[in-house]
Amino acid sequence: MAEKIAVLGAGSWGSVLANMLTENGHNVMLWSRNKGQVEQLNNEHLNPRYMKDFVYSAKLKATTDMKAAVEGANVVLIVIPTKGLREVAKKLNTILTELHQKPLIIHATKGLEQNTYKRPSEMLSEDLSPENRQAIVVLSGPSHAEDVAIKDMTAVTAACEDINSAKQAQKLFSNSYFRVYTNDDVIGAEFGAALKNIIAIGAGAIQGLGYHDNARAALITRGLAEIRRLGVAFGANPMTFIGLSGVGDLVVTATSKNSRNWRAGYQLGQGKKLQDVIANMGMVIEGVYTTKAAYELSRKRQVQMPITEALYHVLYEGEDIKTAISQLMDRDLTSENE
Ligand SMILES: NC(=O)C1=CN([C@@H]2O[C@H](COP(=O)(O)OP(=O)(O)OC[C@H]3O[C@@H](n4cnc5c(N)ncnc54)[C@H](O)[C@@H]3O)[C@@H](O)[C@H]2O)C=CC1
Ligand SMILES: O=C(CO)COP(=O)(O)O
Repeated sequence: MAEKIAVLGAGSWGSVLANMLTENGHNVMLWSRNKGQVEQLNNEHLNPRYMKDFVYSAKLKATTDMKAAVEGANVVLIVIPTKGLREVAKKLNTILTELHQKPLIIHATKGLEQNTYKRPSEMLSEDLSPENRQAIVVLSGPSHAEDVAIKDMTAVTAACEDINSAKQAQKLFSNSYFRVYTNDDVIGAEFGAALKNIIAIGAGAIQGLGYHDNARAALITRGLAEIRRLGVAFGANPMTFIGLSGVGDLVVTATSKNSRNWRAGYQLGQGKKLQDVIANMGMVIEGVYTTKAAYELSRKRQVQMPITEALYHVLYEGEDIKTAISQLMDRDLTSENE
């Protein structure tokens, strides 16, 4: 059944998901705060800053007016970086109150909030009143926008404690090249999504330094161990970390040149300065901020996250990457399952 869907956020992921939902037969309105971007999407069906050379469906409509995008929508998909999520959620809440609407909320944000360490669904449940929304579903998994745009085979997870809402999201997005599974473990899905970006920066950095396959495999595997450790400490199901939103997303992000986090790490490994890397990316590098949040959270909760800690020292205290790697390798020898 065709649904009316508002998509908030027209960066690489939001715009490609909006396009896919349009091609799935839904009536989609894409919201962006940027007037020039909206005009170019509506008139030329292009969004070159985020998706160079990709031509969007002529049926996809964009607007800078959030109220117009949301009016009549029974589903709102939020694809805003963690940093801007509360601002957008608060605005959405006011609009939903005015419109007396109660849509299903789906989000695809991957990060943890600075200082509070909250997951995106926790932020949304605080800023969107219960009378203005149905359940909150997390859409997560190995899914670079660039691959979805060219209709490459992709599988992701729709996670929600209310399994019927997860199934509703599953139906909206699934098609011949985009397969959606359901999961009821929101905590695991969101920790997997946020923390894999840290390991992806590390994987890029070791490749930028000239290390090879063994090093990358070691980093990914031990990275997964510490992602799982933190997630489980907060109540996640350990099985989620061997699923799409865990190892699946970790593998794609830590091995792909399409990943903004991997690319940032690679440039750091080649000796570029963090501020220059951020300034030149032009898109969000969530892992830079998640590294700080996860490092602080792991210390508070007394969970060992040696790779995250090493990257924190590199990104926030100016430690040399090679020194950080030596320190990681020189730690006391231990059991794999500790
Ligand atoms: N790019 C990808 O392939 C994927 C990205 N994600 C996640 O989706 C989220 C968004 O990522 P991208 O689309 O890649 O980011 P992006 O950097 O390409 O675009 C972000 C968009 O959000 C808008 N925005 C940021 N702050 C805002 C605010 N306060 N108010 C209004 N608009 C605001 C920007 O103007 C921009 O249009 C991130 O959490 C990312 O980790 C998840 C899966 C895949
Ligand atoms: O989450 C992603 C793919 O699943 C996108 O990762 P990047 O933000 O590193 O590009």
